[in-house]
Amino acid sequence: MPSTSHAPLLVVAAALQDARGRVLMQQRPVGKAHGGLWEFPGGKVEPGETPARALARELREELAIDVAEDDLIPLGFATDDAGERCVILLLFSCRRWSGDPRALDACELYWDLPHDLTHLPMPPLDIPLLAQLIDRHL
Ligand SMILES: Nc1nc2c([nH]c(=O)n2[C@H]2C[C@H](O)[C@@H](COP(=O)(O)OP(=O)(O)OP(=O)(O)O)O2)c(=O)[nH]1
Repeated sequence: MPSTSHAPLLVVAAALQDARGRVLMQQRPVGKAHGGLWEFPGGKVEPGETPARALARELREELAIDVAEDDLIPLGFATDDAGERCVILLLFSCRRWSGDPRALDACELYWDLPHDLTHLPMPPLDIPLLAQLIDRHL
């Protein structure tokens, strides 16, 4: 049975959906972990933060948008316990924000309907989360 001395790494991400149902993906910078791959925007939960507060902070830092925590709706999660530290990625749906998303951290932003995003190369945990989004017809 796999075991680790570290607490799981908790990561949060958002499926931002516009009025046409398109979802925003961002491309990670080359040189970082999973560089060049397309992910749901988000990041690590810092000590003392709730998941929703962490995600609102990450969306402000990465995209320059403001999101109310009440507008972040839990959608699903995925885990990876193959490495030294288990990673848990929580996905939230978000249909309301203020500001126009800008790529402050990512190389590029891309909007499309969920089933048209499956061709993008993605980090391992974003793949099943996109599948959950598609299955739920969101
Ligand atoms: N989105 C996503 N993140 C993953 C996966 N697997 C995995 O270990 N992670 C980790 C990588 C990062 O440590 C973390 C994502 O947080 P982040 O976006 O803030 O990470 P980062 O590399 O930009 O780190 P930092 O510069 O802020 O320190 O989750 C995955 O499949 N998808």
